[in-house]
Parts: sequence; structure tokens; C-alpha cells
Amino acid sequence: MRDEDAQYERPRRRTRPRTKDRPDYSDAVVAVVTTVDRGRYTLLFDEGTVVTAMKSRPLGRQGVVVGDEVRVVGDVSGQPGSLARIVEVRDRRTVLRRSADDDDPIERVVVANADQLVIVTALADPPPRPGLIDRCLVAAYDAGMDPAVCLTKVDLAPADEIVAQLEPLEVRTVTTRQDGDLEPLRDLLRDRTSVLIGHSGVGKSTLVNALVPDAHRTTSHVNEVTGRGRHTSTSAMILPLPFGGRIVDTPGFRSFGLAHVDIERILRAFADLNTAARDCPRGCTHLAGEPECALDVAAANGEIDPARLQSFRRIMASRSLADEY
Ligand SMILES: Nc1nc2c(ncn2[C@@H]2O[C@H](COP(=O)(O)OP(=O)(O)OP(=O)(O)O)[C@@H](O)[C@H]2O)c(=O)[nH]1
Ligand SMILES: [Zn+2]
Repeated sequence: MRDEDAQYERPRRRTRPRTKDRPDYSDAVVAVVTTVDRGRYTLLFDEGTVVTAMKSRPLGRQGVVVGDEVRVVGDVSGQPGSLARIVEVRDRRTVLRRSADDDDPIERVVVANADQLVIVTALADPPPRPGLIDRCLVAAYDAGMDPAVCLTKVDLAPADEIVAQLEPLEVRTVTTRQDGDLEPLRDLLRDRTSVLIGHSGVGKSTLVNALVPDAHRTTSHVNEVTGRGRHTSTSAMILPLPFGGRIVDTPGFRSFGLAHVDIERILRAFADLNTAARDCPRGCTHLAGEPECALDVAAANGEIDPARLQSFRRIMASRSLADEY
């Protein structure tokens, strides 16, 4: 696990030291969980083997989610009918969570270890909802992931306004149009694991089909392996990209409560603001109207960019939007 990611671990789940009483899993192999369906896990090995597995008893109630890197023993041949056992979940580098809704503190992990959250928004039809983009940005920062925004249907409306709004936050943006050049989007996704999130109708399926020409076939292949229909499941699923990297499709990801979000964790994604906030009084929320927030002083002194502070406060305020994302 890399140092800079340590801050996103909560609580640190260390593998207990092995004793004589504990089995030795040193011959276990590492794979990535690509689907989760009622206690059955689809695993992908580096060399492309797809294996069905279940949790082993020592894991107890520890959750295993899509994106987890796990150690596996048993039958890892991937032959029909074979079943491997997950014996260990590696420390997660990033954790994308959601609460059922904003008032419900119970959080669910949507996906582990993804590098970036790509917010897919149409420029028109349906019209963009900037508040929803902001909420997704909050979720990405909270997860320890890099946010990015893919603006679709650029043939219908210009992107300038939204691009300008995202600029102080240094969020990467790409625009796409159906049958247009996808190279900028490929550059964004290449060699990284990206979660694509977007409302119905924004053109997400159009993009996925263009990026992964055999996406549908890959999906049915996994169905054969698990023996279960994908559409009965609302869990996320990982698709390898032919040009390198992976995308995580989140079919059931329609509501996006942010009750679990921790403002200090978000602030860490803004190194400049985080440094200035060291002078804040204890318990400062850093939001507009805080009487002694050091961020106001730093902005007035030119130590931090006022536009960036304003954007930070805007996205934090979006947490209380009464919207379904
Ligand atoms: N004008 C225009 N239309 C597009 C573009 N991309 C997709 N569409 C159209 O938008 C509609 C929705 O596209 P989908 O790819 O099905 O959208 P989706 O986000 O996957 O929606 P669901 O399948 O409902 O989740 C379709 O009629 C597409 O043909 C685009 O770049 N420009
Ligand atoms: Zn403050």
C-alpha cells in the first residue's frame, strides 16, 4: 500500500500475524473481484483467467466488494464447476462509498481500488445539473479517487460554461459526441481503473459500447461463469478496456447519499487549502460564514486562489441538495 493513500484507510484492517494455529496462505494467488452476486464472486487474474469463488470461513463477516484485490486458494483453474476460496482481502487503496440517502448514515461500499470517478453528463437532452456534478465530485474526493467529467452530446450544446466551472478545481474534462473522436476519452481512461457514473439517457451505454466493442459479449461470458443473470444484480462490474485499463459499470447506482462524507477527508484532496486550514479553530467547518475560518484570511492575503476556495465551498454545500445523486 502506498503512503499517500494511507489517509483513506478507515479503520486500518491489518492482516493478523500468522501463528501456528492459522493456516499458511503463502501459496495463495492474487486476483481482482469483478462481480459480486449473492455470495459468489467472479475473479479476474492478471493473465485473464476468470474464476468463480466464495469467501472462506476465516474472513468471517468481512465484506468483499467489486475491485477488491484478494488472495485465493483452491481450484483456480476456472474450469466449469470449479470453485476457489478467497482467504484474504488486501488493504484498499480507495473506497467509493454511498449512503442510502443523505439522512441514512449506513454506508455501502460501491467499489474498491478504483483510480478515478468519471462523471458522465450530457450537455443537453437531458440538461446538465451542476449540483449533481458537485455531489459526485465530493464522493470522488471522499473516496480518495481523482474525479473527471465526461461531457457528452457536445453536438447539441457548448461545454464552455461547465468547463469553466470545473477549472478552479482542476478537474479533467473531456467532451464527446456520438461517432466522434474518442481518443481524448481513451487517454483519460488508459491504464487506470475508472468508475463511470451517469444518469439514464446521458449516453453512457453509447460510450461503453464504443470503448469496449465486445462489452455485451464480455458480460454474457461472465454470466456463463457465474451461471446467473447480470440484470438481476445491481452490483457494479468491471470490464477490461482493449487499450489498457478497466472501467467499472454501476448499473444500480442511482442514488448517492453523502451522509458518510467527512469534510477533513475532502480537504486533503486540496493541498493548498489544507495547508491554510491549519490555522483554523478546532471544529471549523471551513464553509462560508464560519467566523474565524483561516481560509478566508488566506484568500484575502492572496495565499490561496479565491475562486478555488469558492468552488470548494460550493461542492461542500452541494451535500445538502435535495437531489437523488
Ligand atoms: N445528439 C447526441 N445523442 C447522443 C449522443 N450520445 C448518445 N446519444 C443518444 O442519447 C440516447 C441515450 O443514450 P444511451 O447511451 O442509451 O444512454 P445511457 O446513459 O446509457 O442511458 P441508459 O441506457 O438509459 O442508462 C440515445 O438515443 C443515444 O443515441 C451524442 O453524443 N449526441
Ligand atoms: Zn476553516
